[in-house]
Amino acid sequence: MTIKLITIGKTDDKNLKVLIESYTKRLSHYIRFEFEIIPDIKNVKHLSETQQKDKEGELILSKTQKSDIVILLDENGKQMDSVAFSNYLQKHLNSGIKTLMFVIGGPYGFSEAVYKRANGKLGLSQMTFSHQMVRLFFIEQLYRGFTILRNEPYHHR
Ligand SMILES: C[S@@+](CC[C@H](N)C(=O)[O-])C[C@H]1O[C@@H](n2cnc3c(N)ncnc32)[C@H](O)[C@@H]1O
Repeated sequence: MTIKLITIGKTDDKNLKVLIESYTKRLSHYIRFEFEIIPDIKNVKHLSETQQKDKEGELILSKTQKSDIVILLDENGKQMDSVAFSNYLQKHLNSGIKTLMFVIGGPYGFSEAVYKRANGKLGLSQMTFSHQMVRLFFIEQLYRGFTILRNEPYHHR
């Protein structure tokens, strides 16, 4: 199985970038992991929030294949602790699917079309994080999840 993480917009913050790269590297020892950044939409000043979400949504949907399981990172999504998340990953590994895709929305979240396509929603907290920070938090949780599955001493229960 491949895990893909799709996000919108580059991170300019060097410290954040370094941490994301570090966890991406660690994670890739456990699973094929692809992290894709969709470039920011140009001339957003002329767009309403809904128009921006729709345009971002089209780009997100263009990255999906019919067979992908698409899970949106969303503050209203289902929340679970890290052990439950590791079991969730194992369930998908066992299911024989080719690609498990997670998506982080843009600054205003997701378009209706993206919600419609999604197979599920996952919440990290009821608090709202910036779309930049969520990348790091989520990649760390993926890494943590695999160390739990391997019984490695990263996660302390
Ligand atoms: C700034 S937030 C957008 C907030 C917007 N109010 C919304 O309706 O989604 C940008 C993206 O970060 C992600 N995000 C932010 N907080 C999150 C949380 N607590 N759990 C999961 N994802 C989160 C989501 O993918 C969201 O689309």
